[in-house]
Amino acid sequence: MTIQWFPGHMAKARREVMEKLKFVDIVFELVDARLPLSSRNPMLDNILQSKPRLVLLNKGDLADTVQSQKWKSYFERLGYSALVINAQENRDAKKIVAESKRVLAEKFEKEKGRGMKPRAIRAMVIGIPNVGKSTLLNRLVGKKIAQTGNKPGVTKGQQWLRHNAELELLDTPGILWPKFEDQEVAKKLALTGAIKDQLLHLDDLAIYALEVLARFYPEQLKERYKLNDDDLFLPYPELLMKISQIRGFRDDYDRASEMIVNEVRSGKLGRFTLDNYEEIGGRDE
Ligand SMILES: Nc1nc2c(ncn2[C@@H]2O[C@H](COP(=O)(O)OP(=O)(O)OP(=O)(O)O)[C@@H](O)[C@H]2O)c(=O)[nH]1
Repeated sequence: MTIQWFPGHMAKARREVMEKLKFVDIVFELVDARLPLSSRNPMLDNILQSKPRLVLLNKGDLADTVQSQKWKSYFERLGYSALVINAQENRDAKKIVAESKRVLAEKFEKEKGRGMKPRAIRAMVIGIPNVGKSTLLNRLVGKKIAQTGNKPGVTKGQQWLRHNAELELLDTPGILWPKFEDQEVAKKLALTGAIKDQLLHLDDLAIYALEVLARFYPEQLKERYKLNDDDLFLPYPELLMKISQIRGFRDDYDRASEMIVNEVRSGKLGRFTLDNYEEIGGRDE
């Protein structure tokens, strides 16, 4: 789904998330593990305030594993719980439930102390477009998909999906906008497929991909396009021309660019992380 974010839409999205927050114990903030900072919503801290949060670095299967661990620790240092996941995997759904229980243990203990009946944890999924919110919801709810009906005190029409006796989820995830006004961030979002292609030229994106890969993942780049060491020192437009020739596209650079971008997105160039922890990780700590 592609959303054009105008100020009115942003205000509406923000309002909708704030409305729903009242009904949940915990928020699952989904970020893309390949861009753990760039795929966050810039106003989320302000929106969520002190609501318990589990940061889920999704698409962990496509990201650089060493970088993912560093980013996980980064979020933990900020005071959140964090897990690197693949929303398509059942075992990760189990980890999410276990971690949510741990985060909320004290709250639930207190409720018990006040004589309240045991109940399921209530959660909602939040993230920017295409980060994997629906995939995670489907995975968590699985085949036993069941709408548990309205709860007392919940806005009319609010539906809950049941994972098991331990976890219930709001049926619609919160969709928030990314920080696309920053050009560098916009390129990263486009390269991972989070924002529309038309906003950026494919050749600019392909050159950006080559730049990042040559710098941080040179072996993966060499292997995929059968390049030699010297090729990596070529100016990037020339490297694009070279790859175009190697792939038999001659001087059809548009076609070569499209191929590179598609292959990067689908993981054919191997795992990579575009928000390099060493470069930008400490910025807001
Ligand atoms: N490799 C990989 N792909 C994933 C993962 N999670 C989701 N995807 C894919 O990412 C794409 C987007 O997933 P969705 O679940 O539709 O994302 P969404 O956040 O609900 O998207 P919007 O409806 O646009 O807000 C789909 O093609 C999914 O198959 C993951 O952990 N690993």
